[in-house]
Amino acid sequence: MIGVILTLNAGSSSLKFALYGEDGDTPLAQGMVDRIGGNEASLSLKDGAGNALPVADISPNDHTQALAVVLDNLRQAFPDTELRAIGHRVVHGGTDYAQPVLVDQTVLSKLDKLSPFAPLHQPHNLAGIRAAMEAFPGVPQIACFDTAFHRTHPWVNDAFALPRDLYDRGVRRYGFHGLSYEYITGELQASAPLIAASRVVVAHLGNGASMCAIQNGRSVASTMGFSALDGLPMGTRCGQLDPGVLLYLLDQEGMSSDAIADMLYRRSGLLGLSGGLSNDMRTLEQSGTPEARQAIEYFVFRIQRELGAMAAAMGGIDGLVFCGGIGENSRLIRARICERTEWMGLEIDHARNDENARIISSDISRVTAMVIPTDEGLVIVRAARAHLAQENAT
Ligand SMILES: Nc1ncnc2c1ncn2[C@@H]1O[C@H](COP(=O)(O)OP(=O)(O)O)[C@@H](O)[C@H]1O
Ligand SMILES: CC(=O)OP(=O)(O)O
Ligand SMILES: [Mg+2]
Repeated sequence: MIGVILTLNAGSSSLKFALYGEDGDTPLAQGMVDRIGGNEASLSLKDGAGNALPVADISPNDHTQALAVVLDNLRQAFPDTELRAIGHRVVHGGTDYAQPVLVDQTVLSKLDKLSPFAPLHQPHNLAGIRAAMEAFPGVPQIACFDTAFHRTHPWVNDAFALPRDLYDRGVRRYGFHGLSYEYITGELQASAPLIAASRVVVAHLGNGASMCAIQNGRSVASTMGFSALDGLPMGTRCGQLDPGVLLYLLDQEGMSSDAIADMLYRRSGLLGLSGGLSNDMRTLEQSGTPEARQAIEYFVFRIQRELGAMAAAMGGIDGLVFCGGIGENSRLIRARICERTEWMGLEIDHARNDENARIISSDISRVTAMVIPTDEGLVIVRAARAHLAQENAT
């Protein structure tokens, strides 16, 4: 029997997973169940080299069923394995959790209380944990938090200019995508220690997108704040928005808070700006309609603006790292952003950018621009392995 660790990242309609051995950075398998609850639910499963593995037909109605489907298919593909731990991505750790934690009922009830702070992420994360606890009662479940990396940021980046009691009630700028930032920080420390010790902005540009100012390995500021809506425009989320717009929609247009939440989380961002064409950057790049071009233009402009703000929060910038599906793959978006960052001392090398090189700035560029594929699953599995090692030691 080979000991294995499963990592889960439960989104609102998807369940991403990876299966790791007891050591090594490459998963044995990874994949995702998509469109959970819909008619077109699908499961993709790949081995460590990225080759598709055969999967059985599925139609999960919820996350518990989706997990059962994943486990069935993994058992088929890897019959001689024994599950040692399950690591979970949990979006919100509130003010309590700055480190991964072994989940028990007390932890779960604390995390439940944070669901209103991240209504479209947290309940699904916790449903994933509950489903896993039910399926594997004795197996340790380790929660790893997107907010944890940002607990170091200073008070001025933690507070809103609202009456102080709201801060005490948890209305703060938490910041998200922390597992991705932690991975990138570790990669920089290993491969580019001088840059890691300086002032770096990491742009996590995926379907959800944010940027983080990281000084000497610590989060100083981030574009996401109280919720995963703030900051950059995303696939379907609005990004930074004047709160007056919300008051107008509530009071003048008579929209319910549910309808507003649906619009801000699911119908805005690139999808909304492109006139409903797509939330997918590939589609927008290929389309060329005026609305698609404007959506791209808006995305790049807001990144350019926020990049200035992130650099200002650190008194300057020495490195810029791109990651996430767009950051890792879109030459066009990286080139456009870098071209508008020349004033900060960044000179792009277009040939390097075109070949998706790790360093895409020129040799004389003062700011080093890099592309580093992120790996949130690896951060989670490392936390689970650390827990198992500690358990073995005691
Ligand atoms: N070659 C590419 N060119 C442009 N955009 C790309 C490319 N590959 C992936 N993307 C974009 O990356 C985004 C998805 O990012 P990803 O990090 O996978 O999302 P998630 O937040 O769901 O994990 C989509 O907008 C997709 O179009
Ligand atoms: C916190 C967040 O926005 O996560 P995702 O990008 O996975 O939706
Ligand atoms: Mg993501």
